[in-house]
Amino acid sequence: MEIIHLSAECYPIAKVGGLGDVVGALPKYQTKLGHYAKVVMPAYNNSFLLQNEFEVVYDGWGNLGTRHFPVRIFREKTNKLGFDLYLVHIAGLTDRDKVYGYEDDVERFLAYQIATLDWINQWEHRPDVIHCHDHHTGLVPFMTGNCEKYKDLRNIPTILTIHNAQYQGQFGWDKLHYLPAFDLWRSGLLEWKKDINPLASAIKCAWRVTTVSPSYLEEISYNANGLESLLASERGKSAGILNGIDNEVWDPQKDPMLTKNYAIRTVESGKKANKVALCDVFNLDPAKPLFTFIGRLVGEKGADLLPAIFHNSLAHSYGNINILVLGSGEPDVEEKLVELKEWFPGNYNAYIGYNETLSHQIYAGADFLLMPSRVEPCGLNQLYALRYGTIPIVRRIGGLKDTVVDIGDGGFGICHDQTSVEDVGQAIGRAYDLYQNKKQVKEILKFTMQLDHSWDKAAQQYIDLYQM
Ligand SMILES: Nc1ncnc2c1ncn2[C@@H]1O[C@H](COP(=O)(O)OP(=O)(O)O[C@H]2O[C@H](CO)[C@@H](O)[C@H](O)[C@H]2O)[C@@H](O)[C@H]1O
Repeated sequence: MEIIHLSAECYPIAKVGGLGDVVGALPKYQTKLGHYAKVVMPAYNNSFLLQNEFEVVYDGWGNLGTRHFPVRIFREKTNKLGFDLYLVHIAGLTDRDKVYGYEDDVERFLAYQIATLDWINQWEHRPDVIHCHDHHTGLVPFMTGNCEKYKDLRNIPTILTIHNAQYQGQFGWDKLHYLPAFDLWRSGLLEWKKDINPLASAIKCAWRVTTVSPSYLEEISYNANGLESLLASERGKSAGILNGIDNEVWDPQKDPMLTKNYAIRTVESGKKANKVALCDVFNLDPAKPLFTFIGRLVGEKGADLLPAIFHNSLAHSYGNINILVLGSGEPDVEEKLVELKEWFPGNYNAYIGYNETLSHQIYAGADFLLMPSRVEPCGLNQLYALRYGTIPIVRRIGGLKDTVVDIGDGGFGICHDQTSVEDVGQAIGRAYDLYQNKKQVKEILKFTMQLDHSWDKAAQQYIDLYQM
């Protein structure tokens, strides 16, 4: 099959969070299964375009209403990612330093979607499926199904994968004229709660909708930032497919970012070497258990509670634990996490910002990874932690519920029910007790490191879904 993945992120070209990881891996595994998977994404101002070999495959003009823009599409020539990569360059719109966060994000991502469809529209053949990821590509199913200009694309099946229903990309009707012409009586397909809502539109118009874990599919019927009733009514065409991880990128035996590589057999010495190096950089004591949090510092991840959770645990443990945070997000959370450094020097540290290398080093060097999420459609951090021999401490929600089993139930992680200071504090206490039992910890790590969360299975599940 020929599969076109459309996404705002794709690792290693541009990654803000888990979306990038998924779109950087799934097409590779689909290619390994014998399919022809392509990724078409915006061309940002980043080093990937400059440092790799590209050829121009399309030069044209696109429109956002009366505004014209030049479009140039580049193809990466060497297939170094294991799939075909296309970058859509729109001068003045896609070529920014960051992926998101600009006032004209609506225009930027709409121009990218229109330019991509204009290009596909003039191919001599049709792809077998267009797979859209999140709201930045959410108007594609509407446009292929309804815009006169794209009537030849009407029979191409479209799939929407919802990585996170919290973000929907809504904008006002004053921007309706940006879309290529369609019969106005169809505009209800764009609308949700009085706005044009790209995620809602994709849920209505895509041939199939997927979520990134089975539990999240259940949960969005009652918790989806306003889309609950729509998701419930479109349930018949929806499926929950659990994300995998790219075992080639996330492999403690080969990961070039680690201080020392290790396998299941050498997990104790390997993790110790990584922990010592990490503690050295962050002024922590490697003899004590190291707890960590890696991620976006936003409410859905429970990040607003982290300062209080850390303060309590550090104060109650009388200096017997270490905590290291890596993340960025809401400024007041960042500020409080930085302030804590003054309270607990030698036991606590935080790196505010995005640092891919450091994240790998922390998965390898930490003992426990905290994920007190309020919402977690799948979560990849816990899967990386399991593969690197770090015990996850997670709230029983979404994909966390589907992938982590509590030690009390014969499992390998620590689970708690609520995103609350008390629940997470208790979970840290349980982890501290577990840490004292070296034999049990070693058995757990040997078990988790051999768990198979690779993309092989899920890549095939998507293929099966495209063919249904
Ligand atoms: N400051 C930082 N420095 C370095 N690396 C950092 C970082 N902050 C985060 N990361 C990395 O970003 C990724 C985060 O992935 P997640 O799946 O946990 O979250 P996210 O909420 O972005 O994704 C959404 O999409 C994914 C994919 O479907 C779902 O798993 C998830 O539940 C959903 O919310 C991991 O690779 C993590 O290591």
